[in-house]
Amino acid sequence: MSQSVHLLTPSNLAVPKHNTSFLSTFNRRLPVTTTTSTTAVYVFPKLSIRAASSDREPFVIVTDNGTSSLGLQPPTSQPDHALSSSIEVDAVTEAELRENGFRSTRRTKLICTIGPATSGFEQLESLAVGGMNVARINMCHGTREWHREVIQRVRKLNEEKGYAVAIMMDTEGSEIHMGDFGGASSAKAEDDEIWTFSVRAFGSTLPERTINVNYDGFAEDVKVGDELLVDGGMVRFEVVEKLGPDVKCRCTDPGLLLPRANLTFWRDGSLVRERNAMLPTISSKDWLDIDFGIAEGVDFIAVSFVKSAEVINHLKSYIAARSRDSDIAVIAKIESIDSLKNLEEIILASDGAMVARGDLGAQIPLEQVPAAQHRIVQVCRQLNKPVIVASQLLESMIEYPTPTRAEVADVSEAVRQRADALMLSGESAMGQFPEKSLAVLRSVSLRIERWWREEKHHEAMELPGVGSSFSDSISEELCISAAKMANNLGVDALFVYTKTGHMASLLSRCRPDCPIFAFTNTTSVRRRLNLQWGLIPFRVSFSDDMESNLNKTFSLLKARNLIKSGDLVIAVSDILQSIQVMNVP
Ligand SMILES: Nc1ncnc2c1ncn2[C@@H]1O[C@H](COP(=O)(O)OP(=O)(O)O)[C@@H](O)[C@H]1O
Ligand SMILES: C=C(OP(=O)(O)O)C(=O)O
Ligand SMILES: [K+]
Ligand SMILES: [Mg+2]
Repeated sequence: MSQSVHLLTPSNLAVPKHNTSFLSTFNRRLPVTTTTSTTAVYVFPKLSIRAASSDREPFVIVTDNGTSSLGLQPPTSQPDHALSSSIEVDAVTEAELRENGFRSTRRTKLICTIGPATSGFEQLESLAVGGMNVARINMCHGTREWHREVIQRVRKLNEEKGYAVAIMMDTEGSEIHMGDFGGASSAKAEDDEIWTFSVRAFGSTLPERTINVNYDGFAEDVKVGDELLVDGGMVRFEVVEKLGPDVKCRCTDPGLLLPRANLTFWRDGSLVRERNAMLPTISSKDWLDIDFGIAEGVDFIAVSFVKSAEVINHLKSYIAARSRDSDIAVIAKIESIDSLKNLEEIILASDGAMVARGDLGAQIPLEQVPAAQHRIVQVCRQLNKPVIVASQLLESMIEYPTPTRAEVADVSEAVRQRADALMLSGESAMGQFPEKSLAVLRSVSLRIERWWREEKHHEAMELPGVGSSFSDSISEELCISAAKMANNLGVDALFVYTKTGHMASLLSRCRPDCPIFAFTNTTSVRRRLNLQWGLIPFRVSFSDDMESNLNKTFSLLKARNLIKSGDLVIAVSDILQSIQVMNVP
């Protein structure tokens, strides 16, 4: 019934199949719920499902996917290691898996920025139902208290309603930006008006037509005649006079000024980067926000305006020293000229990257942004790091209930490039149609993914070795082969059993035609895998006996109608470095 390839290397030869201390400890400590010759499924209060089979070893499976009517939490009286036979399921993906068959599940992951339009519990729940995989909080706006409440609501949603939404904290960074407007939510700058940009502290009441600038060196760095761009050109000014801390500017392109909008200044057609280029990537306020993120246990920290790999390495060692599990992934935002210059080393150092097109488009000519996006997406895939395409994907939906055709084409292009994730910013943070925006991302992703899959438009990408050891190379070759076999044989799903998530990401990197069921044994790894293309993450405590793992996974998934007898599956594992091909019994 099952055909398999096992690669026997010194490392796996050293682990006897049925006699590891891991397995025996596991056997001794984990109680198995009542067993008969068939899989038994019990529904517990608090929406919990437990399943047990007749096989010898106990088995734990906890998934990220499912319906809210079924199984979430293990009974609270059970110690953590006794999760042995429970199955946790996230409402949305299970519904998607059942409705469309799991071959058609969405491969592209979706991120929503949470702002005033979406911070309530019910609004967050609507986004979770709509397919939000990651909630992003932007520390540029709002107070820590405000963000803490959002984090707590997301956590409550996950715990009580069975979602598995991960949290990404985005740092403010220390580029130049405007301050708030002392209460007003925006201000209109008209043609030819003279506005004052000042580094003075005004308190809460700003004089009329005055803008606070956060960077002390601003008045010294600009010159009369410089062009001042708000948000990459949404509003434009020309510097006409300097008066100590005040810079008088004439509005040349009128428009709406939004609080904390980014400012760049240009001289003779080039971006001016004077002393502000020396500003730290992570400001003292950012460090406090990072401490906050670590304390709140966020899953990802996205670092704004990264210039080099050094700052990423620095942050990663800080996190490792500060947080017990050191399981916060660091995402490098590529949004400056320096980050493009040092792209490969930055991505190598990071756990993922974001194509932050908003600021990137204010630093390089707009027509260069698509090529930069293409390159960043490619480099990330080559180096096996998840990549997010962000900003203005559905900008018009901040105000209108339907996207422009051009926006749909832009989303399609990111999906076609097979980016891991797409991100909403203003559309979900302060727009009028957050749920509709998410629905557009979801339906466009599904449609384009299916179209390219069915028409076999995807070209294979040459994937270089990324690991440093021989064992890493074996894992990479196994995943490349398994994905190729999966495509050639037209299998229904790839299964991967992985402790660190690495093997799952290696499979995701191959962008196979079928979905990837990723079984891992820690919650934090499971949440992280939420960001990666094509992965359906499950939490599971598995043994190193693949035969037994598979049998029990099949039983549990069949009991939930997630797979059925006859489905063709290829299973890969980083325990035995093996590939197995089999039909679900
Ligand atoms: N926590 C928040 N509180 C208030 N407004 C927010 C918050 N987060 C986002 N916003 C609003 O949503 C807009 C878009 O969000 P985002 O793209 O993350 O920020 P930015 O525009 O500063 O790059 C922001 O300009 C701001 O008006
Ligand atoms: C995502 C971005 O960063 P932020 O929204 O924090 O400016 C961007 O600039 O595109
Ligand atoms: K930010
Ligand atoms: Mg930015």
